[in-house]
Amino acid sequence: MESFGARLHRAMADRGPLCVGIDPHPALLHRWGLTDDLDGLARFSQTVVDALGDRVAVCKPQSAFFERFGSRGVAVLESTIRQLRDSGALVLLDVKRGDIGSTVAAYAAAYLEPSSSLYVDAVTASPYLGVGSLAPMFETATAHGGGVFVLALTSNPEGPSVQHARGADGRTVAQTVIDEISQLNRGAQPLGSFGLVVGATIGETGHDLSGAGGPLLAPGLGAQGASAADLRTVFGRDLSTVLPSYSREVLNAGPDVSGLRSAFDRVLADCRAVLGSSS
Ligand SMILES: O=c1ccn([C@@H]2O[C@H](COP(=O)(O)O)[C@@H](O)[C@H]2O)c(=O)[nH]1
Repeated sequence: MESFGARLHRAMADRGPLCVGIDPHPALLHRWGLTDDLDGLARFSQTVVDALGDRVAVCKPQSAFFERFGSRGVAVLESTIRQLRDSGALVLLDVKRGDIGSTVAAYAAAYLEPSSSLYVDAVTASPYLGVGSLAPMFETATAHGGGVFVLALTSNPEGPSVQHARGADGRTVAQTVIDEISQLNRGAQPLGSFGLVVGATIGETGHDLSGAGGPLLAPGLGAQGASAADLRTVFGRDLSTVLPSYSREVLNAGPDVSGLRSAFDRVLADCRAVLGSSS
């Protein structure tokens, strides 16, 4: 079975190094002239699939915006995931799950087992119960060609108070996460299946990402203030595996399909200018 890392590497080469989020904020539904209800949620998601499903390498639905409508919102998420996969985009579900290992096994079954209605190519996970507690996700992902993106240096201003804290060996919490994920990716070619989330907003922090071996998901671009040029500052020499992620910056251009596609083309060009067209 082809690994997630290999599939992602190909998708980024074929479609460009870009992830676009589906974040149906109430304000965006309003801006698009939609109602803040299930109907608005379904129309919003369908429009993004129609506009970008056949061209974006990775699409990242934000689970929270579907969950807020309860089980029927989750049903819209299920249908959106299916349509995205059918249109050839890899689906990274942003759910940031994490718990004790036996519970993580249930999350793994929910998102990374092909028999699940919420089955996706990859999920985001929180390592703050220890990276080792995520082992059931790593195992299930490996068994089925899936991926896991673990939070390391998040884009929000509150992140550093936890992530920059140092342990007894002098490493920061984030560096410990980075090093443990690097171990999991060791030897994987052309790209490991275990990614790290590193915000484009964080500036130069001195963390060593050179051995990560997997994709580096970079949110925080656009609406949170970072620009593609900031990727150089944050990632330095490690740009070749960076997967920039935009949500509102692209979604603000809707509901016209042509507007969404133009915004997609623009941010992809910005990213290519920094990352190089071969990445
Ligand atoms: O460190 C992180 C991790 C995840 N996110 C998520 O990405 C999108 C960002 O949306 P924008 O509209 O592009 O700001 C959102 O779903 C966050 O939950 C992040 O921002 N930072």
